[in-house]
Amino acid sequence: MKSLVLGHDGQLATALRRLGGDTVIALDRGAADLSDPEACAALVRDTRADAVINAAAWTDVDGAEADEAAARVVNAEAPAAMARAAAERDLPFLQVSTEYVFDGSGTAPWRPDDTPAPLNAYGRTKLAGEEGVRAAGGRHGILRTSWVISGTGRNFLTTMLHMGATHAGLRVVDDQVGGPTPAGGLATALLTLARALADGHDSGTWHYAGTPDVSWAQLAHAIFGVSGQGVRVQPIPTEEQPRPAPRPLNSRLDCGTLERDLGIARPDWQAALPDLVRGGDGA
Ligand SMILES: NC(=O)C1=CN([C@@H]2O[C@H](COP(=O)(O)OP(=O)(O)OC[C@H]3O[C@@H](n4cnc5c(N)ncnc54)[C@H](OP(=O)(O)O)[C@@H]3O)[C@@H](O)[C@H]2O)C=CC1
Ligand SMILES: Cc1cn([C@H]2C[C@H](O)[C@@H](COP(=O)(O)OP(=O)(O)O[C@H]3O[C@@H](C)C(=O)[C@@H](O)[C@H]3O)O2)c(=O)[nH]c1=O
Repeated sequence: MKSLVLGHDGQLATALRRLGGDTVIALDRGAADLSDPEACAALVRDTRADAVINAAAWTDVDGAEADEAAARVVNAEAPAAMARAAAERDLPFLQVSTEYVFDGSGTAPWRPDDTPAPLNAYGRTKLAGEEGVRAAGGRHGILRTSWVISGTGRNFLTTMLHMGATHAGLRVVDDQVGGPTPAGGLATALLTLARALADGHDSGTWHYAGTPDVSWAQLAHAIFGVSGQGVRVQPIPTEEQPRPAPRPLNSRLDCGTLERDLGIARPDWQAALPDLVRGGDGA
């Protein structure tokens, strides 16, 4: 089975290419620019692949605050147009979404049927993307994930390793809690979900995140434990790290339905950490 993947060099697309090998046809921004939804839909209409996985997105959370309209084209209008094209061809369409669609209240892990209420522009555009994919009416899977990390690309883990090279200590927020998710595990889950949808599994929305849930400060501490950089992590509250976009405090995802429906368990990010720190994708 072949999958058309939107995205090429992001964390997830890179892992999909590595794990999928020649079953994955990955398109970079030059080949498929999500700022042009109709051009992307035409590529889906013409594909010879058996499923479409959208691994590209506007992921600059603070940048989306400054230009929500442009982020909305990429994160909402393009996935909706591609999902409509996939529906015309009866191809499964997989969209990756985020726990930032929730408002982060309470401490209970968010379930797929909980009511979204995004706090920031990125979350609003990603939620609109989910709604557009569902409204397209074709076979689809929406997989919400959180805190994606990989040994390459731009993410919290590579940022910590980079900053750790020049800082003896770092101040890191300790009151936002979530499940760090190795990109390789996410790619494996998506390929499994694509196969299941192609084989007739019902459409749906599922959650997939690494275990155990921790704060960003705890994650940073674990990274430096493995890297051996000896960086001191000072835990701080969110208000001491002001950013343009508000972040949810509770990013925990309840991933039970994915395990029950498809046998896909949460990945253990601590076990994956040595591979991630060495530059791998954790799968
Ligand atoms: N990163 C995270 O922590 C989380 C990510 N997600 C979701 O997971 C998915 C994968 O994200 P991830 O791999 O981590 O993200 P990355 O930031 O690593 O990669 C994003 C990719 O999207 C591409 N892209 C951005 N804008 C466009 C555009 N206009 N046209 C074509 N391609 C574009 C980028 O291309 P280029 O290389 O050219 O810049 C980049 O390759 C996304 O849907 C994201 O919303 C969900 C939860 C957490
Ligand atoms: C670099 C740094 C970050 N932080 C904090 C800021 C923030 O609250 C947290 C993580 O920083 P980031 O910039 O990686 O966070 P952010 O870009 O908000 O990460 C999010 O990305 C999008 C795409 C998602 O979908 C989410 O699941 C989530 O992973 O760590 C510190 O406290 N100290 C530091 O030195």
